[in-house]
Amino acid sequence: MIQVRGLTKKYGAVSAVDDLTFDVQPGKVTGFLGPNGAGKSTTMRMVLGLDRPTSGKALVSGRPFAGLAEPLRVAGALLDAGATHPGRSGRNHLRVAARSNGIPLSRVDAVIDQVGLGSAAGRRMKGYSLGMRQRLGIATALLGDPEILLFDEPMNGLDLDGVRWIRGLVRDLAADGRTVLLSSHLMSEMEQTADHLVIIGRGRLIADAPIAEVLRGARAGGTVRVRTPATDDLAGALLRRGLRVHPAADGELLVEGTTAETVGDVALELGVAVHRLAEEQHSLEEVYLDLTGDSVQYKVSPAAELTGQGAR
Ligand SMILES: Nc1ncnc2c1ncn2[C@@H]1O[C@H](COP(=O)(O)OP(=O)(O)OP(=O)(O)O)[C@@H](O)[C@H]1O
Repeated sequence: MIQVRGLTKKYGAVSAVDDLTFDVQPGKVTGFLGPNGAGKSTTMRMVLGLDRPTSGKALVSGRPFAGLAEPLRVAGALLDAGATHPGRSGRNHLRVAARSNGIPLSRVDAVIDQVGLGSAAGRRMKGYSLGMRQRLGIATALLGDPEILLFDEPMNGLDLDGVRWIRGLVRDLAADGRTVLLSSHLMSEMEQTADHLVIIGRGRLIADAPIAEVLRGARAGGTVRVRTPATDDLAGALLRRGLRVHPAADGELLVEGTTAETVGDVALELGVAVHRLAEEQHSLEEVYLDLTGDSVQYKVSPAAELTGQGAR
């Protein structure tokens, strides 16, 4: 388990991380989301003892990471896949990491197999593709067979096969009972991979809940689609309730800011038949944009967006 308590990091006047408190539970994939500059990497670095908090604390398995005797056996991380010794082979890189952390060398070939690095393990890292570097970074994180894993944007730049492989790997690690914290800007991937979400914006906590709850919370004030032979009558009754109603192109009605129960009750009171009644599913992308809209730091101005001049 990872415990973050009142964690704060200031760089001069900038609060990169601002009084964050949350737990990352074992046996689940916890997605760590937030706009660019929200403080995700800084939080992960503090959890791993690479940055010192201005105040508050982060504990891994109940202890500060910096105080652990054999840290790689407790927590493994992929933060930045850039190779440090490009002239070294992947296998040698793993051997050095194993030796300096008291990990048996037999683990080196085990993790090379686990990440599918294969014969590339004997080649110099400077010839590695981005996908190979990511696999090697993940192999390093897995080397000490740790209970806790932190992956910062592991899917960045990977092709579809690589993305699917990472999805399977993190799901398996969580199914094994490990604690997995995963940051990614790929919302559709996160929707398929995470069990729980921690969402931050400008260093502060926005949401900490199971993914189903985050999506359901958004749906409570969502849009309902209804098909009835008495379109005008039902639309009139819903409007009289103060609800916003729009006709959909297929002749159905879209009712905003309500639930299927309310629309069904109005139809029942009116005595009209309902042939279809469904709450529109919101994607994680929509919910995320809604939740973080106020904390985006680098926004395209509306004028720039219209003319296609905005920075991406
Ligand atoms: N070493 C540093 N010195 C000064 N400011 C920093 C430093 N590291 C991070 N920051 C600032 O702290 C804030 C949080 O940055 P961080 O990299 O943690 O965000 P992030 O959520 O990981 O962003 P991204 O999604 O873009 O990777 C940003 O405003 C960033 O400019």
